Amino acid sequence: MSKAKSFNLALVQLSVTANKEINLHNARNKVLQAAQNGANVVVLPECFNSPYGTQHFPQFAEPLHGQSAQALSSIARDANVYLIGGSFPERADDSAASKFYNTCTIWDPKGERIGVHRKIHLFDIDVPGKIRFQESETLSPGQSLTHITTPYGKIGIGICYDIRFPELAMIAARKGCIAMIYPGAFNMTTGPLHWELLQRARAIDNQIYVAACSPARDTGSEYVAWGHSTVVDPLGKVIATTEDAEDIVYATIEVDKIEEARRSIPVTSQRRFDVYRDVAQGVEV
Ligand SMILES: NC(=O)CCC(=O)C(=O)O
Repeated sequence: MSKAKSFNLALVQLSVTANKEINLHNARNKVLQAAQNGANVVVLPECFNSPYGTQHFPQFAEPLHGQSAQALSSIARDANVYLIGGSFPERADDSAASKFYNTCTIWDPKGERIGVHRKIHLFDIDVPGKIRFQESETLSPGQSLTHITTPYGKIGIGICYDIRFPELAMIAARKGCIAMIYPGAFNMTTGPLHWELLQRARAIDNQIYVAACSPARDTGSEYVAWGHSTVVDPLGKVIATTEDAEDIVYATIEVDKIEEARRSIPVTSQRRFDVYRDVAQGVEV
């Protein structure tokens, strides 16, 4: 934590179409624009290169070294930023029996890949009369936590539904991460109910920054994203957000604010691990 320094974060709330080439081109332009406006770390949304739907995942899936990964590498290099590359459907191998994952790749300003996060918790929900979605129809879950190291400090990564599981953020904070960043795509049912609330909860619980980056809303698509990409500070205050249209959300991440929050409301040091166990030790409670 002591090595961390302030930086400018940008969330690209991208319009995602059914055309991969257009999505990659648009992502490139928007990341370059964010960099020109001073961003050091730029985030793309969940499924930034493909429509969000189980039937689309196998068709759009690519290996970790495929077209979209190569595009992200060159975008990060050309923009000279750390790029949290949203997610894309990943094909694990060339076999007919290949598994597919919902995968976030993270790139440094030289275009080197510095992290891979496969969505751990698949979005399988059924809210009667509202929304049924079963990512597990075509995807497999990731098996590991992801914490990337940058000159600004360590950052934890989750993808969308992962935010509902507080353990990820708590473990990240306990391991010294200054922020949790979630490429995500909530919907018109759970978005208004929980999108901001979950981000604020994760931030307050752990006294870290939390950001979530959505695709722009497209009311003509089968899955309509909520939008509202947002950054929350360690006291749980929304410091930057937007509505549902394509946009870039900017925020300065002031690492001192973490220590300030922890000094004022010292829950971090008041934890009673003598009464309950430390989830950061990976102990089953
Ligand atoms: N793409 C997702 O994981 C959606 C998660 C979501 O909408 C939720 O309510 O959770």
